[in-house]
Amino acid sequence: MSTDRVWPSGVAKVVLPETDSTMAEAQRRLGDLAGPTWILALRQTAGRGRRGRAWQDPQGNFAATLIRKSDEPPARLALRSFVAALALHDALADLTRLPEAFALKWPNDVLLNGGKLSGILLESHGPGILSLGIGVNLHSAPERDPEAAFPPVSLRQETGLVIRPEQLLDRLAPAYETWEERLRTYGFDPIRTGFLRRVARLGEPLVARTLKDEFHGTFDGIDDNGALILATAEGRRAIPAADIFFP
Ligand SMILES: O=C(O)CCCC[C@@H]1SC[C@@H]2NC(=O)N[C@@H]21
Repeated sequence: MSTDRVWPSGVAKVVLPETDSTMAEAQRRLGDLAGPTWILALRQTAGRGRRGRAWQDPQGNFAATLIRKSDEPPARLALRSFVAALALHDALADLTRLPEAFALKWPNDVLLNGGKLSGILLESHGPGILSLGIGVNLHSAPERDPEAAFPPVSLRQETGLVIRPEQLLDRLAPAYETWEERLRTYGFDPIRTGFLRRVARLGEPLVARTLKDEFHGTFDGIDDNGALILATAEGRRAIPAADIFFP
């Protein structure tokens, strides 16, 4: 059984006790949605991560997908990755009152005390249709994937704080609309500025691993499309997609 509610912003929410993946759920419900909708699942049995990895989702953790339709081109839609990361950072900082404990890691992870607290996955389910999936280890961290750049951590284990998934969604959804409105009104500049204020290791050495290559350099910001700028021995290089490691 699902509960459907609509916030004053007009954004709807659906809460499910269990589903395979909120990304799959969003895709299945696409034809029925009247407008932007958050789908929150209290348990996922087949969560999806970036690059085809599985996302483990122990009970008590946050798993939700925001689905929106828009007439913007794909590169512009993809900037919502940063909108979502900023909104999540702000919602967590606000709920915990521990803003200094959180940092962003390019492109969109939230770190807590240096460990990976959350992951964000973007999928397009047709032209102009964007699903933004957000997973947060509120209650417990999954086992460490040996290939992962950062150890997973949970909010409860790191801070002792217990935050329920619905509580987080009720902060996250309005925070998302605030950053979305900034992007629509002023373009990417305030998003980039907000991101760089919260990001870890700006100006410090990084390793960026793409599917084919590994680049070493200094983290020098992000460009207009959100690509990572790395200052390398060969010059500045824009990297659109990579896994980031801190040496
Ligand atoms: O690999 C990552 O860092 C991204 C993980 C994204 C996980 C979330 S949980 C909610 C939504 N549903 C999924 O199946 N995946 C995303």
